Amino acid sequence: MTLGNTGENELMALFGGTFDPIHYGHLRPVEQLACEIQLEKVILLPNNVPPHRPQPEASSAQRLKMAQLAVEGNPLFSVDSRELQRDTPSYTIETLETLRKERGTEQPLAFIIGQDSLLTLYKWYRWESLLDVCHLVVLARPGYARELDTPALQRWYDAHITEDAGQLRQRPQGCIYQANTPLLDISATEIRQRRHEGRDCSDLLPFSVERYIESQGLYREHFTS
Ligand SMILES: Nc1ncnc2c1ncn2[C@@H]1O[C@H](COP(=O)(O)OP(=O)(O)OP(=O)(O)O)[C@@H](O)[C@H]1O
Ligand SMILES: O=C(O)c1ccc[n+]([C@@H]2O[C@H](COP(=O)([O-])O)[C@@H](O)[C@H]2O)c1
Repeated sequence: MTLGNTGENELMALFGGTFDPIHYGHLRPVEQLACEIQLEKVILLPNNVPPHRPQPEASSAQRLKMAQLAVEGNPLFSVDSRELQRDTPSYTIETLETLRKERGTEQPLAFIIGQDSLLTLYKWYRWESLLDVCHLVVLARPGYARELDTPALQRWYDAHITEDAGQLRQRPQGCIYQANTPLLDISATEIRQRRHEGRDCSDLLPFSVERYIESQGLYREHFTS
């Protein structure tokens, strides 16, 4: 599917992830963020070949489907499958540069990440160019410090951080905003692990996603003898 329509100076927010699987730790903080900074649309961007991590258990098509099921009937979200069309690592800067070209120089763009992603951002491909094409909005995540322990990242962060959410609309790119969203201690790792142990995880993700996982036999129980 393709991007929804956003008005010319409307803030376009994208939330990239491996989503193996998508869960409430993704959805709930972003819903709260939408209230906090008045977002009308958030575009989920499942990656194809996630950089810097073990490859997912579910296929790209299955992760896309789970993202679609998770937000079905929820007008806040749409899903963009553009990264699934490339077999090379899904580098965010490349995706955002393409979007910037499509949307022109004036459209405010924001890429949403969790605090854990911020802490390792200095490892991303051409990370220092990210703010040339978008804002970064950071969701708090339990277990991940607010302090950045890499001097280059800290300097870059200090030069771009704003507490004024209005900046995300007044400028097309270039700001970092730390959201005041609730902490949800949920990870896809925990869901996969619970499933491997034959444990219930219905409290961690939408029923439609859980049902799909069952129907596809994903994250199967690991039997030990
Ligand atoms: N509970 C959470 N709270 C805030 N941000 C989150 C949470 N879970 C994931 N994110 C953020 O969502 C984005 C996509 O995350 P991802 O799909 O890798 O999920 P994950 O739960 O971190 O997966 P895994 O456990 O497999 O590493 C990342 O930027 C990550 O920081
Ligand atoms: O561009 C990079 O080098 C890069 C490195 C790590 C992660 N990302 C992107 O960040 C988002 C969250 O990644 P992950 O691994 O936590 O699911 C997702 O859209 C990834 O494609 C991007």
